[in-house]
Formats: sequence, structure tokens, C-alpha cells
Amino acid sequence: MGNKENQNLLTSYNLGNIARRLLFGILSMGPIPDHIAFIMDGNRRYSKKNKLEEGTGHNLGFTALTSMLKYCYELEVKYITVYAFSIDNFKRRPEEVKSLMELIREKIESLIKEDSIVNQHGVRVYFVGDLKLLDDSVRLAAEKAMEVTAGNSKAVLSICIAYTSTNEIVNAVEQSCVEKWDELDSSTKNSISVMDVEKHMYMRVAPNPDIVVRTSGENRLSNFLLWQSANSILYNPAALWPEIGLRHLVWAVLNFQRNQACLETKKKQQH
Ligand SMILES: CC(C)=CCC/C(C)=C/CC/C(C)=C/COP(=O)(O)OP(=O)(O)O
Repeated sequence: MGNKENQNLLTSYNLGNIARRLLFGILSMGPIPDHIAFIMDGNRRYSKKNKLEEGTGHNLGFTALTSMLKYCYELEVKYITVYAFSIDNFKRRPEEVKSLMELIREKIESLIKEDSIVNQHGVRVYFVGDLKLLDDSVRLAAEKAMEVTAGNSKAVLSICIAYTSTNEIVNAVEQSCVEKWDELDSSTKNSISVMDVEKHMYMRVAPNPDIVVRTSGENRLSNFLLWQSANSILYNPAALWPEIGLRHLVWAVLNFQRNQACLETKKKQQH
């Protein structure tokens, strides 16, 4: 590539950055969501659609996630949660599970490199789910990532892995019962509150999501954050996950702002 072409590329890259910052400046005049959760759906379909090897879609899916995280942190969204692997995904073909796990381990390791998106933005990483279901190598990588990012405090990235919401709820209810049973004061033994259960949820590390985005046009929650999404706005763009981009984030935030404005109006009308 010649010098002139290089310069042209750099100029359009900088113009893109400036335009995005301007756009985010305007968006920030309204409320910015605290927490956005993503169901990264459609990676295999992306491979099929583009006649690529199956794993390529997931690889490009991680690249799409990195860009989305960058945009979200620039917009000062503090909490991001992603559905990386459900307990049901273990039922896929053994060779697919194996290569997905290998990819996830590799990506976890890349997340904690010095120049990673996580370290550039001071993000603390949590892995959320029944981690004992993971292979040792993936579990150890996840534990290491949680340990080395524990000092980061600007934002939180929760990666749901070996996760389903029903598993999370059953586990939290079980823990609450054990805790209540152990209480000495028998008068409180029989009552379990919402707060008692929430205290034991894997997702206690973040507030409830304001927005849940599921790509590929699907509008099911597929056992993701069922408890926490009681009041979330759902957004399901037709784009497959590797195709997700800035325009989808802007649309999701505008939708959230419109919703907040409606809630405010309703509140005023009630007074
Ligand atoms: C460390 C880290 C966060 C890694 C994430 C890597 C990544 C993008 C994982 C996605 C995994 C997954 C099962 C997505 C759903 O698409 P699908 O396979 O179900 O595709 P389909 O909907 O087209 O069948």
C-alpha cells in the first residue's frame, strides 16, 4: 500500500472517530443506560451465509464483541453482560463444544493482555455461571482473568458461561434456604425475600439490565437473565451477531431514552 493510500485510510479512520464522538456527545444529552446485556446469536448462521468454516463466525463474533465493548465504554455504559455459552450448548456435537471451548479459552487469555479492551478501559471481568461444569483449562483461564482484573473499577464485564437463568435461580434459592435454616432466630426461618435470593445470584455483580439485545431477529430470551430482565427493554435487530455495529447500539440507546421519557410523562400524569 502506498503512502497516499495509507494517509487516506488514516484520515477516514480519524474522521470516523470524530463523528462517533460527536454522535456520542449528542446521545449523552439524554440518559445513558447503566447496563446493556447481549445475546450474541447467529454466529454459525453468519458462517453458513458467507460460506466460511463454522468456527470463523464465532471468531468474527468475538471481534464484533470487542468493537461493541469499545463503543459502550466510550459512551460510558458501566455494565455489559454477554451470553457466551449456555448450559444447553453442552448438548451440541462434541467436536463443536470442544472447538468453542478452545476459542473461548483463547479469547479469555487475549482479554487480559496489557493492550486489551479490558485493560484500556479499566474493566473488571466476572465469569457468571456454574463454572464447575467447565474444563479445567477454561475454568482456570476464567479464574485468572477475574483475579488479574479485580483491581479495575471503571466498568464491569460479566461473561455468562455454563449459564442458564433457571440454574442460577435454583442455585440461589437453594443457598437462601441453607442460609435461613442456619439462622439461630427461628422466627425468620420460614420467610425468604427477593433480596435473600438476589444475594445469592451469580449476577449480583451488576444491577438489572436496562436493555437486552438479541441479534439475528430472534425474540426469545433462551434462559438468559430471566429474573433480572423483568423490566428491561428488549431489542432484537435482524443482524447476525458478527454483523452488529454502531448503528444498532445507537438505535438501542435511542429506544431506551424514548422509553425513559414515556415513563417520566406517566409519572407526572399520576401526580
Ligand atoms: C471470551 C468470550 C466473551 C468469548 C465469546 C466468543 C463468542 C462470540 C461466543 C459465542 C458463542 C455462542 C454459542 C453464540 C451463539 O451463536 P450460535 O453458535 O448459536 O450461532 P447460531 O445462532 O447461528 O446457531
